[in-house]
Amino acid sequence: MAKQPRNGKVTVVGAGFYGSTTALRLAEYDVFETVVLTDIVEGKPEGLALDINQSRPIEGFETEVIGVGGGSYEGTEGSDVVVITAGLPRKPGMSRMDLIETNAGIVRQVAENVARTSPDAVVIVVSNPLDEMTALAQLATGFPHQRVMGQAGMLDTARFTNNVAEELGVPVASVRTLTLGSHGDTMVPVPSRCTVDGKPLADVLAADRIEHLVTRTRNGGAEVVALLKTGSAYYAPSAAAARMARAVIDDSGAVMPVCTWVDGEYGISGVYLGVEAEIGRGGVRRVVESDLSEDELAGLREAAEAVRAKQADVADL
Ligand SMILES: NC(=O)C1=CN([C@@H]2O[C@H](COP(=O)(O)OP(=O)(O)OC[C@H]3O[C@@H](n4cnc5c(N)ncnc54)[C@H](O)[C@@H]3O)[C@@H](O)[C@H]2O)C=CC1
Ligand SMILES: CC(=O)C(=O)O
Repeated sequence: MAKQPRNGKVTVVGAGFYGSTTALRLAEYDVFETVVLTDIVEGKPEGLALDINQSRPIEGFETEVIGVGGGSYEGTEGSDVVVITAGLPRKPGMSRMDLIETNAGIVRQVAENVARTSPDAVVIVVSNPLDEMTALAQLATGFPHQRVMGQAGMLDTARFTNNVAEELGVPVASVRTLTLGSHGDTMVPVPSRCTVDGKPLADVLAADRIEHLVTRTRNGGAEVVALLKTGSAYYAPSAAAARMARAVIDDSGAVMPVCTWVDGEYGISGVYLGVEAEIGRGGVRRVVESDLSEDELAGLREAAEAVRAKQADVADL
C-alpha cells in the first residue's frame, strides 16, 4: 500500500524524558513527514529513534523518526517547527528559577543553531524557567515574537482540569478550566472561567475547595517532582507540546493557553506571559482576551511584572 501524504518536519532538541516522549507522541499522530530528535549525547537520540520506529508496525503509524546525536544539527535543516526541551530538570526542593543560569547557556546555544539551520521555523520552548527561556530563545534566534512561544499553560490547565475532575469524581471531559500567567509562583488559575457540565465551578464546589485546587494546580509540577525524586513530569508536558506543534503544522487556528508576547492585551505590554492565543502555521496569530475577575486580572498583571524583571536579566546570561 502506498504511503499516505504526510506534511511537515518537526525537530525536537533534547532527547531526555520530555523530548523523547514528545517525539513519540508526534510520530504516533501519523500526520508529519519527519520527526527529528537531537541531543548533545551521541547515540541516545539515534537509539530512541530506532526504538520508536520499531514500534510503528505495532501501533500502525508511518512517520519516521530520525535521531541525531553529538550536538549536530545535520538533518534538522528547514524544520517547520522546533521544540526546545534541552536543559536540566529540577530536583525535589528546587524551584524552576534555580535552573536559570545553566539552562540559559544551553537554550541560547540551541536557539542560535536553530536560527542558522531552520530560519523559518516556529519555535516552541519548554526548558525551564519557561517564561524566561522563551524570552531568551526569541532574543537568540532574532525571530519575530509570534514565531517563538513557550509551552506551559496547556499543561497547567490540564492539571487544573484533572484536579477538579478528581475532586468531584466526574469525567475530565465534563470539566473546562483555564490557567494563565507564569509557569511558576505567579501562575494564575482562573476559577471564573471553569465549568463542570456547563455549570460554573462556584455552583458545584465550595470556595475553600476551589482555593485548595488552585493551590494544588500552582504546585502541580512540584507535586510530581516530589514523588519521582529524580527528574520532573513528562507525560502531560509532552502531550501539551505535541498538541502545539500539531496546531502549527495543521494551521488549525486552535485557541490554547501558551506563553507568548503580550502587546497591550489585558493592559500588559512587552513581556512573554501565559495567555490564550490562536495558533497557526506562522505561530501565534493573535492573543485572545477573556473576561477575568478583578482578582484574576490583578494576578495576571502581578505575574507580568514578576516575569518582566527576570526576562530583562536573561539577555545577559
Ligand atoms: N514547560 C514545562 O511545562 C515543562 C518544562 N520542563 C523542562 O524541560 C526540560 C527537559 O526536561 P527533561 O526532558 O525531563 O530532562 P532530561 O534531563 O531528561 O533531558 C534533557 C536533555 O537535554 C539534553 N541537552 C542538554 N544540553 C543540550 C544541548 N546543548 N543540546 C541538545 N541537547 C542538550 C541532555 O543531554 C538531556 O538528554 C527541563 O528544563 C525541565 O525543567 C519539564 C516539564 C514541564
Ligand atoms: C517541570 C515542570 O515545569 C512541570 O512539571 O510543571
